[in-house]
Amino acid sequence: MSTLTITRPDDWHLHLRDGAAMAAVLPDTARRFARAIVMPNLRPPVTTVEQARAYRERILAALPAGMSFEPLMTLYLTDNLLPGEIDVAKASGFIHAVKLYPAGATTNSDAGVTDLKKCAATLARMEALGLPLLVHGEVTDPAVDVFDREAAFIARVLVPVLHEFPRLRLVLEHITTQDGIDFVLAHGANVAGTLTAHHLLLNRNAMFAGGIRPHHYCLPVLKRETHRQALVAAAISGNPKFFLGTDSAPHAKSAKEAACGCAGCYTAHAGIELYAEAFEAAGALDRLEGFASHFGPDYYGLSRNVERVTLVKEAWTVPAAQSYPDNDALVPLRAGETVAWRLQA
Ligand SMILES: NC(=O)N[C@@H](CC(=O)O)C(=O)O
Ligand SMILES: [Zn+2]
Ligand SMILES: [Zn+2]
Repeated sequence: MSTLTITRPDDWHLHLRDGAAMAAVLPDTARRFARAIVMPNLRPPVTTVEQARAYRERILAALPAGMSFEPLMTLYLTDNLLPGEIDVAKASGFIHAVKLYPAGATTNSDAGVTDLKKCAATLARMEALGLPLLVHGEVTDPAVDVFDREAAFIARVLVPVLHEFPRLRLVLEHITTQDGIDFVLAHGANVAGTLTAHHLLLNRNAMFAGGIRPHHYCLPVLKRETHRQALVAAAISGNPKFFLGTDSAPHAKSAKEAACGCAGCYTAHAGIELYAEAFEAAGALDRLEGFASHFGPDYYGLSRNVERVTLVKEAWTVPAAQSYPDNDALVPLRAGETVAWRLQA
């Protein structure tokens, strides 16, 4: 039986939600990852350092006894986030980035930015202090085809922003296209990108396999096979500009299996195992450790984890559903099917 031992990984893009939902999903992440960048798209969003401090404390309080996990907090960028809050955030020591959601682009993004020009003074402060901007990179213009929204956002927003703020630290989150990869490669070491396991493993056919598959619907939406191959090539390239961010995004089963279903795939239950599958399929298991455990902390200026974890090549069946609050359920990616690698206890 083959095994793979690597430095304990971190997740650089994670949705933990809040309250009972958070308590339901947090152990899946904490079992695998030492740290995670926690997304601020709660209702209401986490827009102040004080709100982030309270959210961080709720996460730590929800952690089961005996588990260690460090939540790395983020602030939600709005048109009204003042430059002074960036100074407070940087000084806090627990806020590691600011998240840009174009208003209306994705789940809980209503309070997001309507026009990035309104944030110029705040972005200037982030550039000066080296606090990264994490980006959901999709235009919301309904005239743009849903499959072209990442490329359009890069051209319309990101390239101009980096022209104005060339040293801004910027992470294009959950890259789904060759255009996204090219954008990261075309800029300096201040620009990086995260890749999800589901975008490495699935192309858009997975949303329509034998019928409509709401559990494969996320944003940015899955793209065609040529784009998936570009993401895999970047992930296994050994280029430290690309690192792991699951974008595990839990939604209740009833909210996914609906006439207007929510966007988001839940992957924390197999958060490192799914990446092992993708890297193995590409013949590059030896590149997993850099991607999952080294390049993220290096980018964020944090130390690499010391502890190690072992993955075993042994298939296991993902449960059909996990428990979720309000007598609902959570349907994880691969529900009822197998994952080829498992984490050694
Ligand atoms: N990825 C998703 O499809 N959904 C995320 C939001 C996001 O990361 O865009 C969520 O919060 O549910
Ligand atoms: Zn997003
Ligand atoms: Zn996300």
